[in-house]
Parts: sequence; structure tokens; C-alpha cells
Amino acid sequence: MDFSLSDDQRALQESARSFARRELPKVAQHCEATNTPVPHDMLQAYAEMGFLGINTPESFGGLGLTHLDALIVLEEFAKISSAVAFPVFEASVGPVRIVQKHGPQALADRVVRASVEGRVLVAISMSEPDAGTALTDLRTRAVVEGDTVTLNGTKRWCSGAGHSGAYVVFCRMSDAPGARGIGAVFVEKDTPGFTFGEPETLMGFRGIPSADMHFDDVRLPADNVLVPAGGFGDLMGAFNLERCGNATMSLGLAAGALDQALDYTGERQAFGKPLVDFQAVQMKLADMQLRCEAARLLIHRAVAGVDGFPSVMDASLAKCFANEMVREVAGHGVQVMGGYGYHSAYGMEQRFRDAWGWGIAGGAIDIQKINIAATLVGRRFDQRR
Ligand SMILES: CC(C)(COP(=O)(O)OP(=O)(O)OC[C@H]1O[C@@H](n2cnc3c(N)ncnc32)[C@H](O)[C@@H]1OP(=O)(O)O)[C@@H](O)C(=O)NCCC(=O)NCCSC(=O)CCS(=O)O
Repeated sequence: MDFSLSDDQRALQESARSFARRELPKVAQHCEATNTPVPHDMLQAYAEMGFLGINTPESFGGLGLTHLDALIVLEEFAKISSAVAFPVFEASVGPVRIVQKHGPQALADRVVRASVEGRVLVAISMSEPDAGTALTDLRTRAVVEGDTVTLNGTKRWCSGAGHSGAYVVFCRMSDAPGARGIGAVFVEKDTPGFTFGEPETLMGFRGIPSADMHFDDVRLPADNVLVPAGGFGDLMGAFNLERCGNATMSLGLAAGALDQALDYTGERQAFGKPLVDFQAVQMKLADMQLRCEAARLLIHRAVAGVDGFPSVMDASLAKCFANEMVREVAGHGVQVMGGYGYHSAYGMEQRFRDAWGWGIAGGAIDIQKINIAATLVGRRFDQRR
């Protein structure tokens, strides 16, 4: 068992780290202050560096590297902020992978290539006003008649809503109840009948747009069906990779908090010596490092050597642990920085707010625990009976 990164992976990590440290702090501040996403010119810079196509096959214009390579880069971006990392998250572990695997060839070619080149961001749209954790209660419906699909319904909490150019929309595609009737369609932003609600202001995640989405007799070509009814397990299988990306966003936040705490406690003096010379601070720094390393190992193990998608067990272990860990680690970061940790001008306060979100997004922490228990006992638990 080899836990070390290869020379190539270390070089990739170093290139992502120096790009992120050099280019992204100012962008992150702008996203946070204005609640706007990464600007277009910076997205082009990401694309030119290859950061939007790390684990995309070369046949689609990507670098053809592994999921692990993509998560190594994602961690470096997420150390700066969730908002600046979000395009890398979407392009490497997001719904683009569903389009690539399940979309008709022409659609996949067009969309995946555009994503790698930074010409389109693709968002995933799952939740609804009355279907969050109970996702299989969703009601948005797609009716296929001949060559046309008609989509009606309302979606909620879509990260990227209004900004992303295209959406993978989970919807009901047959009368079969629960998971069995669910599939997914591909919808482009400017399609007639597709509108957005007011942009939301969340506790954190500023710079990652979120809004309701309304589909009112939206007509799509039948080729926009990505996964027909009966394919919910395939969609969730792909989503296990996104859950590893969510875990990596948590890890990056936590590792960034640790870096910042190390800098601060090395410089800040109390009673005539640096804070780091106090044992109480040393305990906190050690706890932060311990938890980051443990999360990193779970995440890397979940995707190492995986060509398709990670297992539900490995993805849920990684997500659950990383989501809980980052709340604690960011809390330690705030605490060791005292008043500066609690002040919005110094960055740790933002990390703490963003930290909370990852354990809600992408399937709440408790759902990951249910997945873990279900895999342990070898059967899904029926929440409805
Ligand atoms: C899946 C759940 C909603 C539970 O619903 P059910 O109890 O109705 O369904 P199950 O019987 O558990 O599962 C049905 C079917 O799917 C397979 N499945 C489920 N999860 C996975 C998985 N992770 N990987 C692979 N396959 C999976 C399961 O094995 C069943 O298959 P068979 O019928 O046995 O063949 C619930 O577990 C859940 O995940 N809830 C969280 C929902 C969620 O993650 N929402 C994402 C939010 S994303 C976001 O926050 C922003 C974007 S947005 O929402 O627009």
C-alpha cells in the first residue's frame, strides 16, 4: 500500500498551489464582497492552465488524468475559498461527468469540451421545495412525446442557478413511484420557459449563486434525455464522485484554516512570546492537522484507482468525516485567532461560515451515515415505512 503522491502528482499539486496563491486571493475577496462568481476572464485562465479538464479524457479535450489528480488540484483552490474552487469542482466532479457518461455522443462532445474550455459551466439541479433529503419525493416532470420532451416544475438550492449555462435536471420521467420514476434531462439556460427566482443570500458560499428555477412547458429535443426513468441509481452512482468533491471542498477549507492559524499563531505575541509557544494552542494545531490528514486519506482512498465512480460506502465515509471535521477545524481556527478570528476582515470568519454549508449540500451528513449503515448491513433502509 503506497500512500505517497507520485512525482507527477506533486508537480501538479505545486502548480495548482502556486497559481492559487498568486492569482486567487484577490478574486476570492471580490467574490465574497460582491456575492458574485469567479469572473469570466479568470475562468479562461483556469481553462488555459488545464484546471477545468484534469480528469476529463483527452478525447474530450481534457488532460486525461485521474479523479485523484483533480481532487489534489481542487484542495489547493479550496484552501483559498469555496467560491474560487467552485468552477473546478463543477468541471471535474460535477454533472459534466453525467453528461460525458450518459449523454448522446454529440451532446457529450459539445458540452464536455465547452466545459473544459471554460465556455460553459454545468450545474446539477436535484432538490425541490418539498424534496431535499427526501430527494425521491421530487415532482418536476418530463414528458417525452415523439422527438420532444416537455419539462414542468420548480427546483430549489441549485448551486450555480442563473449563472451556469446548462443544467442537469433530475425529474420524474414515468409514473413509477419514488426512485424508480426518476431520470435526468439536460437544459440550457436560454431555453424558453426556463426562468430563475431571486438570487439567494446564504450564511456562506458567497460567490456561489443559488436560486429557485422554474420550468414552465420547457421544450427540449429528445436527445437532451441523459438518463431515462429507472436510472436513478446511475445518477446517484455518478453523484458519489461529486460527494468526494464536496469532501475535498471541506478538506481544502480546513487545510486553509490550518495554514492561516499557523501563520497567525507564529506571529501574534501574548505575554511576550508567540501564541504557538503555548501548549493550549499547540493542542489545537495538532488536532487540526490530525483531522485534515485523516480526511485526506479517506478522500484519496475513495477515488484512488477508480476509473468510473467511487462506491457509496467510500464516498459517504469521506464526505461525512470531512464535513464534520471542517466545522470543528474552522472553529479552532476562529478560536486561536480570538477577535481577529471573529472579524469579517481576516478571512477565518468566512471559512467558518462556508464550512457549515458542505455538510448540508450534496446530501446531508446524516444521509451519509445512513448510507454507511445500509452498506454495512447489506440493504437500503426504507424511510417511508
Ligand atoms: C437516495 C435518497 C434520497 C433516499 O431515497 P429513497 O429512500 O427513496 O431511495 P433508496 O431506496 O435509498 O435508493 C433508491 C435507489 O438508488 C440507489 N442509490 C441511492 N443512493 C445511492 C448512492 N449514493 N450511490 C449509488 N446508488 C444509490 C439505491 O441503491 C437504490 O437502488 P436500487 O433500487 O436498490 O437498485 C437519500 O439516500 C439521499 O441521498 N438523500 C440526499 C439527497 C441529495 O444528495 N441531494 C443533493 C443535494 S445537491 C445540492 O445540495 C445542490 C444542488 S441541488 O440539489 O440542485
